[in-house]
Amino acid sequence: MALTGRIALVTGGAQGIGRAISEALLREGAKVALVDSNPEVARECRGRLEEAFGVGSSLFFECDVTDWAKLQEVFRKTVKHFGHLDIAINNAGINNEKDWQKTINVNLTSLIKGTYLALEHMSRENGKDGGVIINVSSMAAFMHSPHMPVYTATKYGVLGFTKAMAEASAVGNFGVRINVLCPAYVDTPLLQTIDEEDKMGRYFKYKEELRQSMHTYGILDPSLIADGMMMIIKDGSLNGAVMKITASKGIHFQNDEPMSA
Ligand SMILES: NC(=O)C1=CN([C@@H]2O[C@H](COP(=O)(O)OP(=O)(O)OC[C@H]3O[C@@H](n4cnc5c(N)ncnc54)[C@H](O)[C@@H]3O)[C@@H](O)[C@H]2O)C=CC1
Ligand SMILES: CC/C=C\C[C@H](O)/C=C/C=C\C=C\C=C\C(=O)[C@@H](O)C/C=C\CCC(=O)O
Repeated sequence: MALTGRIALVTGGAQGIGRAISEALLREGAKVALVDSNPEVARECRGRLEEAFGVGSSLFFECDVTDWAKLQEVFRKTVKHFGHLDIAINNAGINNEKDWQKTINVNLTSLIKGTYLALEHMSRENGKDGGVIINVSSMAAFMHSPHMPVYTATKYGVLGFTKAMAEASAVGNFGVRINVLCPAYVDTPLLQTIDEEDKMGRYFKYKEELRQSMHTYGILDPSLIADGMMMIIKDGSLNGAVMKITASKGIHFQNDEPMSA
């Protein structure tokens, strides 16, 4: 998929991985709707992006993805403003083992809703022209840890949901490629939550073990994750792909064992 004139929507787009992919998309000539619940982060990001890519290249929506009505409005306004939607990246995510139900609501429930909204605006089922969806899971879905059990559960859920939706899209001829991205540790403010007892809850006592795990496996730059997302966006053959990004192996894919009776 060439990106000039393509329209992308990125949740959690104002910081970290979401900002890295938003900048990469803008550099390639796409237009981006950035959805984020943090107005301060979004304001700083907006200033930088408009300075670099011009006013009008991006839209900013202050929206908590758990607010269903607002999320619906954001998708609707994006399509109304730009005319269509080609790329949806469900990236927003948190680590909060204390308010673990919020973690489920942001990382999994709202990602499911974001996937369905993207299909509403892209699927041939609805007379649209197709597109690509990238859902962000984590290597936590392959290397579970005692430090973040609910976060880990949400990322397992994202993995399974996305693989199943990719099959549904193929069977239903949606014309929408649906893929999942599983980064290892990435150098973003999310990692700072290991030092926050109000986020780690009862697992705060394990923080040194978690820090050691980050040291063992390495911490990636967000730009590498954006590179992986770009590969998925540009490779029209990818549907149901599980992209892993680690310090040890870089960008690579999970090869599922063929299912046998
Ligand atoms: N940083 C890491 O080590 C890894 C992160 N991930 C995943 O990547 C995704 C992005 O994470 P990072 O960029 O690292 O985090 P981050 O905390 O740096 O950025 C997340 C962005 O999402 C926004 N956000 C959070 N909750 C939101 C909500 N309810 N509604 C709208 N926006 C919301 C935040 O305001 C922030 O701008 C998450 O799904 C995370 O689980 C996956 C693997 C590794
Ligand atoms: C506070 C939040 C912190 C991190 C969020 C992040 O989503 C969690 C990551 C959890 C685990 C990361 C594991 C990294 C593993 C590697 O880098 C691999 O090199 C390990 C080797 C093989 C894994 C097996 C496989 O590739 O299937």
